[in-house]
Amino acid sequence: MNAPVHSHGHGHGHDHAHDHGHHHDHRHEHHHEHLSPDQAEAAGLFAPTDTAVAVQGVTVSFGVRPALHHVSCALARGSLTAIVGPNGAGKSTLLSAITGQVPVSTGQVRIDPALSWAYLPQQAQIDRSFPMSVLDLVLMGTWRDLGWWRGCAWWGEGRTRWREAQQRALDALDQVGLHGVAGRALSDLSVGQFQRVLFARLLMQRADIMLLDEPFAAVDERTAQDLLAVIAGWHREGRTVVAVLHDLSQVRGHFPQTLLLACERIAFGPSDAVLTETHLQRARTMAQRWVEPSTWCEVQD
Ligand SMILES: Nc1ncnc2c1ncn2[C@@H]1O[C@H](COP(=O)(O)OP(=O)(O)OP(=O)(O)O)[C@@H](O)[C@H]1O
Repeated sequence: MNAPVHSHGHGHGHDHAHDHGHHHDHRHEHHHEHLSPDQAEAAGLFAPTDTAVAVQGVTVSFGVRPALHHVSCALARGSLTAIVGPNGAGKSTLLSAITGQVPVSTGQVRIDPALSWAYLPQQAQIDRSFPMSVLDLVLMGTWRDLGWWRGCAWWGEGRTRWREAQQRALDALDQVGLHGVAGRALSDLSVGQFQRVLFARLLMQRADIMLLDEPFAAVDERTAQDLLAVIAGWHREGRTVVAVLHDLSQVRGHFPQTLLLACERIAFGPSDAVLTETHLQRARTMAQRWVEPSTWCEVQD
């Protein structure tokens, strides 16, 4: 586990480290049951055709205490959503439930099967000692397009495709503001540079849904601003973007919609309506409760 990148839509998570290049079809059919239109309506979700990701009544537990408790939200196609909440609120767990990396104990998740997705894990989860160049890592984002041509890069059609992919990778690095680092080893990059490289790789994947776990943790302000611009570009292109964030000013400034979590869903909707002092205080109170040993989320099964 812990290869340099942990992503690619498709498959049910687990160890993506060994998955790169094995996905010819990026479409994703989740293992959870589909929602019928009636169920979706009953749950107050958007019409299924508008919904890229539907989370309905999802509970995930590690041991006794639920990390997520009966959380529902429908992310419309083309929406740009921040997930915020105190430490341990279940934000990463929600992304893991959406990508199928953790099993849900109640409820269901549905990703529109017509849409592909890509997932960016927290940088802390990624082992950068993997001996690989920046260009190699970015190129991994194209493996599904290259298909078996990548195995015959030195002649005919294979060579043409490989060269095109390399050019696209260099363009992607330019787009994230990195020049002249293609040949560098991953281990030589700063945290901010490495995050730019991971975004370049996401650009290569061209997925319909982008799931980003704390993309700006530990990166410098300049990098965060540049990568926020990349996210805004995805939004303009009509992709569905979900990002776990901690900086509420970034959320207010760049994310129209917010899900505030504290194990339960505290609030979901337009960011200004969600990020009120009342809601934030409620989230903090919930968080204080779960550090006490034998406490539970408020809503019991
Ligand atoms: N694989 C796991 N095994 C056991 N417990 C886990 C696991 N993953 C998460 N947890 C627990 O589930 C709860 C929610 O964790 P999660 O990482 O989803 O929170 P978060 O909101 O992303 O927090 P942070 O802001 O600190 O990253 C925490 O109590 C955490 O300890």
